[in-house]
Amino acid sequence: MTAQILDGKATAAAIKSELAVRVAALKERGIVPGLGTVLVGDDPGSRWYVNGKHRDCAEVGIASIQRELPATATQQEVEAVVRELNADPTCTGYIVQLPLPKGLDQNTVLELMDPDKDADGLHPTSLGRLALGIEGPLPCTPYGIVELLRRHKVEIDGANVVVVGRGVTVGRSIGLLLTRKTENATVTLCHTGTRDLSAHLRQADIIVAAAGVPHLIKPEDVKPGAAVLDVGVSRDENGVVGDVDPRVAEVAAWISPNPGGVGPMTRAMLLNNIVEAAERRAAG
Ligand SMILES: Nc1nc2c(c(=O)[nH]1)N[C@@H](CN(C=O)c1ccc(C(=O)N[C@@H](CCC(=O)O)C(=O)O)cc1)CN2
Repeated sequence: MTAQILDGKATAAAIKSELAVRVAALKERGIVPGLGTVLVGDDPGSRWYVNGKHRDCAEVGIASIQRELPATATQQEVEAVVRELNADPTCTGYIVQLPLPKGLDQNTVLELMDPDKDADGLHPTSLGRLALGIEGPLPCTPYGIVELLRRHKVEIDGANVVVVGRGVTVGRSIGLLLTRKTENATVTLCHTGTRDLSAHLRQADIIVAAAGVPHLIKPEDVKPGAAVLDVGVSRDENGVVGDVDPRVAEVAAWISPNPGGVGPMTRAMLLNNIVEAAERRAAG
């Protein structure tokens, strides 16, 4: 078997075209949605991601508000930018690019954000809303994964999903999304403390690999016919190396490439959160 590709680049492009129509409709009513970003420090990966988010905004007609601080910025300086964006009426929603440089308290910064302007779905209020089933912004990577599966008609209802990695942007929240009645999956969260990772993986209909360990998932870990989503990003001299060994494509029915899979979907769902926030506000 050779796996079919879960093409995140093409799917994100389709979502962006749909969003451009919604943005145009908002503009006809005098509403211009705006995305803010806060980038602290000089990590090249984070800069690339933030620049990509603003390129996407330009593509669909969302206004960009960029704030940058040096790696030496103090907690107070970062918090001052957050307060400024909370108060900025042109900013529909914003993100603080993670991770923040060492020495800064990430959770305090996230908590200071106005939850109604949380474009990432990572504010404690947004995660609480998701847990309680209240409408609100969804975390972009998990949301992107669900949308990628849905648009490729991969069955989520009743599926055994094994997630590897307990980071804040994916592993911590994806179970909340996939176990909603609308998705109806059974989710196991594995991490570095999991005793027999392979045993869990071999039961999975869907694997979400978000550990950041190059080629962690081997063909022998994967049930024939499973869908495998590669979220991990490590780098070597040739560029991005994912969590999934390329030979997994010989066993799985579906595989997301990396790059070109979940990453572009994360960016598309961020834009989606901004458009939804603008539409919610316009509806009063
Ligand atoms: N505030 C946030 N910080 C971080 C998030 C997040 O969702 N919110 N997730 C990641 C980084 N990230 C978005 O910010 C992100 C990662 C990857 C991509 C992407 O398009 N990747 C490309 C490959 C690019 C490369 O060469 O590295 C791809 O997969 O095709 C977009 C966004 C951590 N921080």
